[in-house]
Formats: sequence, structure tokens, C-alpha cells
Amino acid sequence: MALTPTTILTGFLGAGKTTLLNRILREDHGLRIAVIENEFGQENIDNEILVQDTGEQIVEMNNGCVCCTVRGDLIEALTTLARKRDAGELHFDRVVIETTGLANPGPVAQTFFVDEEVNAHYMLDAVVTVVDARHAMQQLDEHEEAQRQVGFADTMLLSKTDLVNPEELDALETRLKRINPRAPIGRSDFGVVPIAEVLDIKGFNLNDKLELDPDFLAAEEHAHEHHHDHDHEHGEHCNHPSHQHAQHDHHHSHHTDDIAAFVFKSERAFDPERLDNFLGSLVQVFGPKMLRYKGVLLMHGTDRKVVFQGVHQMMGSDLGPKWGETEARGSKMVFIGKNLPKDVFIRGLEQCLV
Ligand SMILES: Nc1nc2c(ncn2[C@@H]2O[C@H](COP(=O)(O)OP(=O)(O)OP(=O)(O)O)[C@@H](O)[C@H]2O)c(=O)[nH]1
Repeated sequence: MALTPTTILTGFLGAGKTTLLNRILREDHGLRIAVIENEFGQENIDNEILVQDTGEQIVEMNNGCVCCTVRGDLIEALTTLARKRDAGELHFDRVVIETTGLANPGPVAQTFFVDEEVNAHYMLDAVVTVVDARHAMQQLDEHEEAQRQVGFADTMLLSKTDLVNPEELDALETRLKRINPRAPIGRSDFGVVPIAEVLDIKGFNLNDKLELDPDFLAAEEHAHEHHHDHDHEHGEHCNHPSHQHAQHDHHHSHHTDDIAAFVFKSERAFDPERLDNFLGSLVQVFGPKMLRYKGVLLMHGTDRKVVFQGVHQMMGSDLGPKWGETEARGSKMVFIGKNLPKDVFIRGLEQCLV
């Protein structure tokens, strides 16, 4: 049986996830979506104390969608749904999981790679992050989980844009792109968003589309040129309060988020063995800090594109289509992570070129 595409819907407390899901559960879109409202993870303890009934509750909606509220383990919820479907008790062809506002989407995403039964029934389509336009600046300043949720996103949806002016919106979009230049930014206006921007995004598929904002690439190159003058700006994060202040001034009011992205580009081909070894050791050392990475590579010895991507230690690669006759050949990679030593990555990758 075909694997069921699954979307992880994340976003900070009050961002507007439920508002969006309620629309999905009620609108007449003709899709049969099973929504998993998650109350697992750290809330388990509360549930054991507060809630006697630990079973799940499954409700079928008028439009054919299924709403499943779980107070247990995500793996259990997914396997229960799959079994009920196999037994003909439930019908759905897609799953959306709403995570709690404080959740780190990393472990939820990893469930799809590590658990065999989940793996046998589901494929992760994308991580969709709802960002509260009114409160995100402060949330990103104060909560690493908010940064993580942005860092993991395959696509972002801005809610509450009605509550901010265009300048504030611009500043927020710039910051979001700095943290995650890979994910397109859409809108969720009280949950109104084209369903195609939420489902079937294929953000976790290996494909050869690596969309990056050209402005971000230009800014990155600029930053690279001036690297020697402002070494500290791009280097490790310093926790000394006065230093942080100084950093802030340097940055012309750019925020120094712990979670940030950088890009590697080259027109020279990679040596497959050297690259494999280097990436292998990178994820050994920095895996826990590497939220998301993805690239289209020019590899020595093949006339096809090599596409790779990963989450933390889990990395995969695939042969893509052939390079076009007139297409400019080259590699492009983006790494999103927490305090990653950009210099180590860039210098190491350069050493893997033939
Ligand atoms: N002004 C405005 N308010 C919104 C918008 N979207 C959602 N809200 C409001 O924001 C509040 C929180 O929305 P929810 O959908 O409950 O947010 P959530 O992300 O599910 O919240 P948690 O589950 O607590 O993390 C509600 O009062 C919504 O009506 C929007 O686009 N504009």
C-alpha cells in the first residue's frame, strides 16, 4: 500500500495552529485528512496526574476528515490509525500532526525514520511552521524552541499579519529568512490558507529543487567577503552580556539568533569519497546541532545531479536527473543549525572538491 503523506504542523504557543486545523477539518476540500492533536511528550506526566482516561478519541467530521486526540505516544496514535484503516474502520489518505506550542519538531520528525511500523505506513511530507507575526520577534528572542520550529520548517505560514504594519512584517520576514532561507513564507489569515500550501509540499522528499532566496545568497556572499574584518560576528556565540550588546551594535540591528543558516556554493565538483567521509564525521560531531540540511551537488564521475538532505544524524542522498546541456553546473548546500561553526564546514567542504 502507498505510504500516507504526513505533515507536522508546528508553531509557538498561540501562533494559530488550531485555528488553521479547524478550517482544514471543516472546509469542503474533498480530501480525507486524519488530524492528530497531540498532547504527548512532556505533557505525559501531567496527563497521568490529571487525566484518568489515557485512550485516544477519534471523531469523524462531516467533510470526511478524521480528528484524533491522543493522550499517549505519537507512535501509538499513528499505528492505531493505520490499523483501523487497514481494518476498514476508518478512511483517510493524509495525516496532519499538530504539535504542542513548546515542542521541538525534531524528535517528531525523526519518528518517521526510526520506528519500523510508522515507517511502513507513513512518509513525512513536510514540517509546516505557523509564525505569529505579532509576537514572533519576542518569542524568537526569548525561546530557543521558537527558533527551532523556524529552523526545521519546510514552509512557514505567517498568522496575525492583520496586527502588524508592513515595516514590522518586513523585519520579521528578513529575520525568518536569515534563520531558514530554504522555506517559503506564506500567510495564514485566521487560518485561511490555500490547502496546497499546507499539504503535499514534499519538503522531505529528495528532489533537485533547492529554492533559495537570491537576496539571501547575495547577503551571504557579502558577509563572506568581509569575514576577516568582523570575525566575531559570524563566529561562536558569546554569552558575556556586554559583548552581546556590542555584537548587536555591529549587526546594524540584525538579531543574533543561535539558530541560523549558511550556504556553501562551488562550481567545482566534489570528490565522492572525500565528501562522504567529511559529511559522515560532520554529523558525528555536530549532528545534534544540525537541524536541517539539504543540497544539490556536482559530483565527480557522474553526469547526474546528486541530491542530499538530512535531519540531525540522519542523512540520505540520491541520484537526480542529468545536468542540462546548457545548465550552469555547480553545488549548492544549505545548513540550518544551532551555533554551527560555519568556517569548519566551509573549509572542510572546500577540501572535498577535486
Ligand atoms: N488577529 C488574528 N488572530 C488570530 C489569527 N489566527 C489566529 N488568531 C487568534 O490567535 C489565538 C490563538 O490561536 P490558536 O489557533 O488557538 O493558536 P495555537 O497555535 O493552536 O495555540 P496553542 O495550541 O496554545 O499553541 C486565537 O484567539 C485565534 O483567534 C490571525 O490571523 N489574526
